[in-house]
Amino acid sequence: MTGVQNALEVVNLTKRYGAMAAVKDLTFHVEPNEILGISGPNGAGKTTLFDVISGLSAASAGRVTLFGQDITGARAEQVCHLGLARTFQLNAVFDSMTVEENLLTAAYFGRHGRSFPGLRFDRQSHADCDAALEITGLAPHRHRPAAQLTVLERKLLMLASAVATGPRLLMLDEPVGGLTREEIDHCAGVIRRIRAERAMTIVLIEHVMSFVTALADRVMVLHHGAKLYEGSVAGMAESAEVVSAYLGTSGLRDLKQAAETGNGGGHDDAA
Ligand SMILES: Nc1ncnc2c1ncn2[C@@H]1O[C@H](COP(=O)(O)OP(=O)(O)OP(=O)(O)O)[C@@H](O)[C@H]1O
Repeated sequence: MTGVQNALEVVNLTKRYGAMAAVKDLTFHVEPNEILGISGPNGAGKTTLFDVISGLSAASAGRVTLFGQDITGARAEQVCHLGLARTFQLNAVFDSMTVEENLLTAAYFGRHGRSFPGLRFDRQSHADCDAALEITGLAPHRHRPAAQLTVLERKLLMLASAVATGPRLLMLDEPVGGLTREEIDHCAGVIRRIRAERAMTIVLIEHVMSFVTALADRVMVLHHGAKLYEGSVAGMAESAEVVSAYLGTSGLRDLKQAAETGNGGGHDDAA
């Protein structure tokens, strides 16, 4: 025992859908202020893992601990109030609301257990909204309806909405899928800033190797719901299992290029 409390501890976690185990007896941890990248082939169980940790679906077995507190079986809003926010692969913003209204809503419900907001959002929600606008660079867009945002701006709004809930642990599900090289670099800069200024711990699922290389301190590769690899990003290239089950020739080339230049291509075999 080192005495240092982990930000996240996942112990022997299993999630079954009928006879199929989407996550199988998985154990890993994330240290405070660390960025853990999670990769793996389509259907490996990455999003299912996020769903179980964040309380969207119940674990079949195992335990999840957030900064020392057992959150196994807690509902999604309870998990959020305890300091864990997540984003989704697909668009998850309120299109009919402005950027600011999206963030005020996230800030309010991210901290309060009530079913209804008061007639006005409270001061804390406004402060959290303003801070999220500032750190993601969305301030110039605060009064635009979300429906009018570009793909990049929507991704940033999802990120800002998660940040506005005041988390200690941020879980990002394919935050740069579908973005251009320049947009990916921009997002990497925003996430780096969030980690530095908020002392945030981050877990991110991503196939784009340049992004993982640029951000992750460590990476875990899942395959058929189990851990195939855990270690440095560069070490993935040395793992025959990872190359065979996930990277393939093109992914290996992208990873090596990303490691050499710090700006390699994406290995995007996601659907
Ligand atoms: N609600 C569900 N009911 C039944 N099976 C499910 C459900 N959600 C996911 N699965 C199955 O669990 C497995 C893992 O899916 P999951 O979406 O977690 O993979 P993933 O690694 O996130 O894939 P991708 O990279 O394509 O997003 C797949 O076989 C999927 O079909």
